Amino acid sequence: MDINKRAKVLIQAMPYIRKFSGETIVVKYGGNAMINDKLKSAVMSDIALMRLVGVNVVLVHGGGPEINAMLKAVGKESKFENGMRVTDDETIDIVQMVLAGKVNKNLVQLMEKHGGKAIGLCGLDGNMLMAEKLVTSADLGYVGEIKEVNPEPLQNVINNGYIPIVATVASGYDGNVYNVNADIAAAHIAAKIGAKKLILMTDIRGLLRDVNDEESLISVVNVSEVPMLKREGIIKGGMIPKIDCCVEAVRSGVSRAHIIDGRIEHSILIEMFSDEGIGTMFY
Ligand SMILES: Nc1ncnc2c1ncn2[C@@H]1O[C@H](COP(=O)(O)OP(=O)(O)O)[C@@H](O)[C@H]1O
Ligand SMILES: CC(=O)N[C@@H](CCC(=O)OP(=O)(O)O)C(=O)O
Repeated sequence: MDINKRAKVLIQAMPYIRKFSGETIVVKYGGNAMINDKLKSAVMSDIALMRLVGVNVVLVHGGGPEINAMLKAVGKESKFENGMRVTDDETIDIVQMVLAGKVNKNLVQLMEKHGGKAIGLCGLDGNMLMAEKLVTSADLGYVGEIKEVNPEPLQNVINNGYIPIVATVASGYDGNVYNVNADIAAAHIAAKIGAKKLILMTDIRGLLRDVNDEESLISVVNVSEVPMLKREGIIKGGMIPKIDCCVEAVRSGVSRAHIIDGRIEHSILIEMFSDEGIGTMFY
């Protein structure tokens, strides 16, 4: 890139830095977007940069594929109902070990490597995520429905200059540990802490009019259009909970929710600090 273009990129970022500095942004990093170490490093480095320019980031992570791999290693099959993992008592132990142990601590270490100061937490720490058993037509075992978010641990960590990295196992009022979908947890956290934006990073460009055509991206959605998009059959499968999370976050006061492509290096920076935007934005 020539020197003028480089300067333009920085100048273009200025109004966005001014707008978001001092604000809180919740980023959900999905397991399918953690496809390789180079990408993971790029995401951690982007978040470290955001913190440096004064944006308070809460990073909520998934890890579905890592849980599947560990279940397979111990000879257990992964089962899902409507996108939720059927979580029996052996599985909840593995979910806790993989999310709050392996994935969370690896991301913390990687963030530190990129100069960001990070503290790893899960929903059990300081009773941050309180849940009840999710009741659906199928019995999903230890899958929780979040009833309460206690933002104090996050605020303490942020106020002390750290980036909180959150694994989404929750504490049950009944004393059990519950498994919570990471998109849903991120939306609840964003609403509770008054985040300016919720960014869901996944492994597709965004909401597509035709799921098999990456060129059919819908860039902007007013949340009132969502019921119609569902009736038309455009929103389906794994997209349904993601879109519901975006709608819920926006309706709870988060100004913008975005679904962006975690396969593109530095997609968060493009979304946050350029005129271009990327993925699908809900308002
Ligand atoms: N209209 C649509 N546009 C984009 N993706 C869609 C659409 N309908 C269904 N999907 C599916 O939703 C998936 C994303 O959800 P999911 O796999 O649960 O993501 P993650 O693991 O990142 O949480 C896409 O990979 C795609 O297969
Ligand atoms: C209840 C439920 O399904 N929980 C998820 C939690 C992890 C997650 O959401 O990870 P991704 O974002 O990578 O899909 C699971 O067990 O896979």
